[in-house]
Amino acid sequence: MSAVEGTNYFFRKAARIMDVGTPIETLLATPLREVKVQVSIEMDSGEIRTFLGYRIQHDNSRGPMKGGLRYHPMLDQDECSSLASLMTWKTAVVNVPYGGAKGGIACDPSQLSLKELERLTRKYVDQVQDVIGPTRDIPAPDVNTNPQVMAWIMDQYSRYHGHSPAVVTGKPLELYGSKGREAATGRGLLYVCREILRDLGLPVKGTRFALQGFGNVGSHTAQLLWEDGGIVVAVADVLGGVRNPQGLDIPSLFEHVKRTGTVTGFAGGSPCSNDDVLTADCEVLIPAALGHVLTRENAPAVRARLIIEGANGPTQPEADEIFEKRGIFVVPDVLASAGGVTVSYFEWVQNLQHLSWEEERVNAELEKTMKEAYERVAQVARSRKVSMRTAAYILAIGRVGKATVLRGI
Ligand SMILES: NC(=O)C1=CN([C@@H]2O[C@H](COP(=O)(O)OP(=O)(O)OC[C@H]3O[C@@H](n4cnc5c(N)ncnc54)[C@H](OP(=O)(O)O)[C@@H]3O)[C@@H](O)[C@H]2O)C=CC1
Ligand SMILES: O=C(O)CCC(=O)C(=O)O
Repeated sequence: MSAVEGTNYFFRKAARIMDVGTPIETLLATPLREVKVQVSIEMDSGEIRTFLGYRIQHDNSRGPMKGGLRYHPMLDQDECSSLASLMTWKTAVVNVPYGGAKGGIACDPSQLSLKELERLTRKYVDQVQDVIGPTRDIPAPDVNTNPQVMAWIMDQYSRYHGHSPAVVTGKPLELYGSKGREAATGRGLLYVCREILRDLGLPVKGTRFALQGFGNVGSHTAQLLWEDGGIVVAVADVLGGVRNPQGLDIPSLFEHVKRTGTVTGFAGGSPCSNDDVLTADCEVLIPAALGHVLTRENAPAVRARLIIEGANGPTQPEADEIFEKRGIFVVPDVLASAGGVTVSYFEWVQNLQHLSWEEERVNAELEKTMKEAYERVAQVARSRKVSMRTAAYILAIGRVGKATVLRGI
């Protein structure tokens, strides 16, 4: 099953419960625009290399399209299309006034110098600047992109269109970024985690967590859970993992990662593989790396009671069915990982108004948004007797579908 078929499987399951009908179902599943561009640059060596760039714009019925940019060797049109549609449903679940998009460049940034990365980013913007914009489509960070990349995007876009901080979010604080954006996805996940654990009768304090991914989402989530008294028993990055059934000391792990660039080799735990983390003995599993990692093959071995999806699309449909049968709760990506786009929305609002919010305000508004979204999804799940994932899609399809029909087709 392709990535987009996987996302559409979840979408269609909900759409059929809602009985939206084939014409609207097809309309909502079909991306508005798929852009694939040549991104050719001169390498430091003088060699010319050509990369492929993508921007898939899925839906704009509720507002400008929104979603991150990923730099990864395995990125392709199918993956971007799946991620773009997830953004449509995610922005609708948290009710921020956006549609969905996603994009990036198929490249391995670890093999590029900083100057090459800058040239690549600027060239990508040259190629897509006429389809993005503060009222059209607003990129943001995703895997292997960061505030520096967002700063280059802002600068390059502004060369064409005049000073435009609101064209991109996740920027550095010195360049109109929002306080709280860096940690926002992890913080949003924490707020949702507190809600569901309360409903399951478990406090965060003393609960055992395993996380796959220790980048923006995974590392902030681990830190915040640790601050809440959670016991992080295993983490992994692309090179491998580390586990400690007594709990990893997260501040020391951060020191280690700062020194070595990886969680592997951390003396406060024993080594494990990055897949071992998915089946670690814990109450809560948080995939926070790439998609499609929970499969028909490993789902029966998952030991967690609860899976909170920090990554986009970590659970394949067959694994999702297995978790449902096994009574393992899954808090879906479109809810659990929505903290990032929520604070991106706050950043965009601040940029449009030329002002800056204090971090306390950002975090308080984020908490309110995440709690409301959780409550709405939980209500639909209870009343329709469906999983949290199907409930989230029902909520989102209702909002996107109504906006589409009201605007006129
Ligand atoms: N950034 C954001 O605001 C949001 C991100 N997401 C999603 O969260 C996920 C992570 O994104 P983000 O944290 O931004 O990305 P980062 O690039 O900051 O971090 C990705 C992390 O995943 C690790 N990783 C990559 N491949 C594997 C693997 N095979 N096994 C274990 N770990 C692996 C990386 O390891 P290494 O560092 O060693 O390469 C790194 O620790 C993605 O699915 C993304 O779409 C969702 C919502 C918002
Ligand atoms: O912050 C944003 O606009 C998008 C974040 C993102 O790409 C995601 O939620 O997957």
